[in-house]
Amino acid sequence: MVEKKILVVEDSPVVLKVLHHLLSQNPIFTPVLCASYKEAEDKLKTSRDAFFAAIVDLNLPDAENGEIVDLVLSTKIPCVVLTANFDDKLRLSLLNKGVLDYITKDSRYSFNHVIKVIERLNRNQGIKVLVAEDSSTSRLFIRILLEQYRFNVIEAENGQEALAKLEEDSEIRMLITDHNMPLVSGYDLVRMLRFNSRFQDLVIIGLSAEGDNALSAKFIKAGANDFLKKPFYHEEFHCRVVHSLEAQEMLETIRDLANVDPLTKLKNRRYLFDKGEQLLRHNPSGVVLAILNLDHFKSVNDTYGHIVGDSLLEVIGREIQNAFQNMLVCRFGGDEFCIIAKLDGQNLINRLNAFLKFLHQKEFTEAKISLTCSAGICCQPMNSLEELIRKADSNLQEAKRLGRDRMVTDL
Ligand SMILES: Nc1nc2c(ncn2[C@@H]2O[C@H](COP(=O)(O)OP(=O)(O)OP(=O)(O)O)[C@@H](O)[C@H]2O)c(=O)[nH]1
Repeated sequence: MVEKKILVVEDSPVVLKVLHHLLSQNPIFTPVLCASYKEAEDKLKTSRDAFFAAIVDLNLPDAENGEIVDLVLSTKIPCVVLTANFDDKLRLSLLNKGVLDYITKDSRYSFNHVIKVIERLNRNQGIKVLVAEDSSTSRLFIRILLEQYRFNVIEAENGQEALAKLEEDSEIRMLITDHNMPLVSGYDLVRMLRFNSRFQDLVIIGLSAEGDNALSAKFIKAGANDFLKKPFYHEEFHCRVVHSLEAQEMLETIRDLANVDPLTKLKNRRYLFDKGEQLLRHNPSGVVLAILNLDHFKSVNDTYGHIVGDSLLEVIGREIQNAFQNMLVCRFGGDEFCIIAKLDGQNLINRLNAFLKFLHQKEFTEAKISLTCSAGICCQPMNSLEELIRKADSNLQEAKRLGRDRMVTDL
């Protein structure tokens, strides 16, 4: 974990204490506290590593007129102002200088707001944003705004180049696109992207020149998350970028929660049906599936109780995931797990054999519980996921009938 130093310049000991406390809650941040301009100047001169961001007060005992902002910005450190003064003119002049945000100390939520801005900066570092815009001046302007917020920026000069960059780089999370571009317009680009399921999670913000009133609705109907009319004010730009990104992140968190089993943290049955069908649709002949069921698990619960039973399921889930890396491993339900992969059947059989042997030899949890497992495998080409599961399940029943701690396959 790379530690990130946050410079905090504030003459009130109480505010310093609160910010120190809030920043320290995130282990990645190391607050460096200064009570005056002079102290901050010394820290900036002598510090060996760069500061990740700065939180500053405007009125310091030795610099009462916001001089600290110029000092911090001259070192290219992202700067957030936390102040008791609310002055709209001052706020505008600070934002124009390049301050990220201007937050007034009017409630205890102000402090949480500052921390949120710093945490957002930290998350932005890993986020790739593609800017599609034919005017090099506008492209540079948007790049500067995004880089202030520490986004990782990539550029495209027209819609076609943007499409090619998105196709080749699956890490691009956001597209900011102008409409009037040669080859492929911004609107057509959005339509093409939203027709492709690969780009469903891409956050898209459309841009257009003033006077084109119908375009905002067209962009949004085509699937853009938001829209901005040029010229825009950079505070609005940042708010819209961050809001769209956070809405998408929340959607993804909810979707992840819906696809994950809370006990083992493995993917769940719902995810298996979703992804398994997709896997089969591409090429049904190479897909193999195994169902694993723990033997006599009821007696574990009866003997040691459900809490121990739960931790055993967690441990076994981890072991299965380790043993079958690069395959889709799910908790199918209860004490049953499922593995699906595009793989040579014999390869899966060999790995399952090794896993059953490993289980047989080990003891698990503090209670040193011995456990075995039975498995049914289907390696034959099937037309649907349901058929694959039915065949594997019937082989699993056969493995149980033959005495457990074994596998039955159709190879
Ligand atoms: N602790 C715990 N137990 C669970 C959970 N889900 C299912 N079980 C238990 O797993 C046991 C499964 O038992 P059975 O299906 O009867 O089979 P078994 O005892 O494993 O025996 P065989 O499968 O026939 O070898 C039941 O006692 C369930 O209560 C869970 O999330 N936590």
